[in-house]
Amino acid sequence: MAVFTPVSLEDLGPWMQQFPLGKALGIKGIASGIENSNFFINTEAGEFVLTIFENLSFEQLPFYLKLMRHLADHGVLVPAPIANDQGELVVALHGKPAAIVSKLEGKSQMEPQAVHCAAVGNMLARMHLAAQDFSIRQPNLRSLDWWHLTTPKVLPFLSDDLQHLLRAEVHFQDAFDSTPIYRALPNGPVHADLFRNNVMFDGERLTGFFDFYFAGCDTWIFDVAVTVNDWCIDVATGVLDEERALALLNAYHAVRPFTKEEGIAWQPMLRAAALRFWLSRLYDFYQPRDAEMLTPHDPTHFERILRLRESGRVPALPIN
Ligand SMILES: Nc1ncnc2c1ncn2[C@@H]1O[C@H](COP(=O)(O)OP(=O)(O)O)[C@@H](O)[C@H]1O
Ligand SMILES: N[C@@H](CCOP(=O)(O)O)C(=O)O
Repeated sequence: MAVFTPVSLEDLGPWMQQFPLGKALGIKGIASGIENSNFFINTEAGEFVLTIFENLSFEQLPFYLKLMRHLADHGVLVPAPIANDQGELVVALHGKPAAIVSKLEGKSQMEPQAVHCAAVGNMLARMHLAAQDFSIRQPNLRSLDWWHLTTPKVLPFLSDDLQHLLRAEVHFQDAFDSTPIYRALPNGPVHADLFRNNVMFDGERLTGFFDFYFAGCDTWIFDVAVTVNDWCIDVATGVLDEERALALLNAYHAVRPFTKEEGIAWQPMLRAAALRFWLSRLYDFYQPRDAEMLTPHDPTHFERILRLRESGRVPALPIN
């Protein structure tokens, strides 16, 4: 991720005294990612990740951090948030909300094989089930309402053809959202951004999901669609790779069987998942924020995926 709010070791020293991690020994900004300011911090208790939240408020953050804690307590592999001496998980740093979480082992698998996709499908289903009884409810903040708010902000920058594609897809999703099929979809807290760069692997062993800061309550099948649209494609073209898609879907289904309604919603949700990231990438592209380090994401990648999911054949869900 980019560093929007710089933090020095001198800033960190006094602030860290409230955490049970000993002295801060080093801090290093992390250049990947686009939403928050992230740092690896080295302390007397080991290595951790410090995040300064650039868009989320003190009121919104307990949902994400307590969700991570809840998932960790239920055996889902995620970073553990560290509480300060007052038991708080979110504490101000440079006037913004900040949190420290444990550092996961391993690295992201950017060229996944079927075995990695199966591990992700299995853990994703376990995550959905484990989050069912999480008591805080917060909607997915990048869902239909956000699409409606954001579309007019990017339309002026787009060609006629792209304007048409965007308007038509939002219209399609509006219509689908009001169907009985949509209303019957199982839902709960979802990750909503489970891309390859938000999962760690040590070889073929999945060591954790992270970056829960787009999580919210939404349909489980939307979460599966977001995941498949990133893990199970040929990255250059966006075409779905059937072997990897089936590995992920079968592993998910073995833990939490898909419903008949999800089978019907599958293609519309693959489209919704493509629209969601096309729109956010367009917004970030045309309305960039200041950052010390910033790696912009390419909107055309998701424009291509959206067109493919609208017109192409997609592997059916394994429904019993
Ligand atoms: N808990 C963690 N353990 C290990 N590495 C992490 C952890 N959290 C973040 N990172 C590293 O920081 C990078 C950026 O984090 P990310 O949460 O994706 O940023 P952003 O919120 O801006 O999208 C990740 O790609 C990963 O390398
Ligand atoms: N995954 C999204 C952007 C969010 O960035 P992340 O680093 O938090 O995953 C995209 O690829 O557009």
